[in-house]
Amino acid sequence: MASGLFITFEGPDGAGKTTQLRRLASFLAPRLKRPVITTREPGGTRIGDAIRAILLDPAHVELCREAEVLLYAASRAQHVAERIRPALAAGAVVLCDRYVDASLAYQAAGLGVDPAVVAAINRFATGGLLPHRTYLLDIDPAEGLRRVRARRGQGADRIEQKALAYHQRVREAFLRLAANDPQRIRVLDASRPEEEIAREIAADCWALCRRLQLETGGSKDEAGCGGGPGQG
Ligand SMILES: Nc1ncnc2c1ncn2[C@@H]1O[C@H](COP(=O)(O)OP(=O)(O)OP(=O)(O)O)[C@@H](O)[C@H]1O
Ligand SMILES: Cc1cn([C@H]2C[C@H](O)[C@@H](COP(=O)(O)O)O2)c(=O)[nH]c1=O
Repeated sequence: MASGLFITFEGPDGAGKTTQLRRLASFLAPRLKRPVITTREPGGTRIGDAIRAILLDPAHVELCREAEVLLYAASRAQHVAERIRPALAAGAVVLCDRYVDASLAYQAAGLGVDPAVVAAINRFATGGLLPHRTYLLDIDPAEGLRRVRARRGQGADRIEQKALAYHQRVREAFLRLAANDPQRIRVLDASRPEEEIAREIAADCWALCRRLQLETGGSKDEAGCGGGPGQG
């Protein structure tokens, strides 16, 4: 099926996902004979960006958790159909800021929605498309939120406003997901200097590209990693 490479970045708010995603894109783009696309969730499409505005608006205090799960999944469905699958089919490297793991951490563990329900809705939304590799930037949520506040210098969004205990549940859920899928999810201590983390991610990702022969323009089909992203 797809001949591209699908990589996601996850972690608590302010862990440094966007910073590391951009650094990896800058590392890969000049070295690979294929497009490197950066995108994010919720969002990544016109419809997804409209959904993002609904989800993150701090005024939307009445949003019920069922609607929240479905809105994140709706944004993802559009994103997968409109951008991610076509890019992978064309052989691109897709670097995505958050994906299904975020819904399992924030909506299932954070809000207490049945994880089996969140997983089923997301299988429907994505057609079971999973990343080849996920970089989990792990950080104490208090430190992550401090970074976000320092970066933004303005009010928090609807999710960032939630209690620290909620963000702690999210962090713990991410670590459990990584423990259950160590082949795909690589945990990085995000409290370290930006450059050190970037070097580790680049080395791991380059090894993956070489294994899949992406650096020579080819694309090797490997079980669960290469011929197409894993199908959950
Ligand atoms: N390793 C690091 N050490 C210290 N500060 C960092 C590090 N990485 C990123 N930052 C800074 O922390 C802030 C948040 O970084 P970034 O936007 O990359 O995080 P994020 O995880 O994408 O945030 P969000 O969850 O809001 O999307 C930025 O000001 C960034 O410069
Ligand atoms: C994809 C996804 C995201 N979230 C949360 C996580 C963040 O608080 C926001 C997105 O903002 P960011 O600055 O772009 O990280 O949404 C979520 O709760 N569930 C999800 O599936």
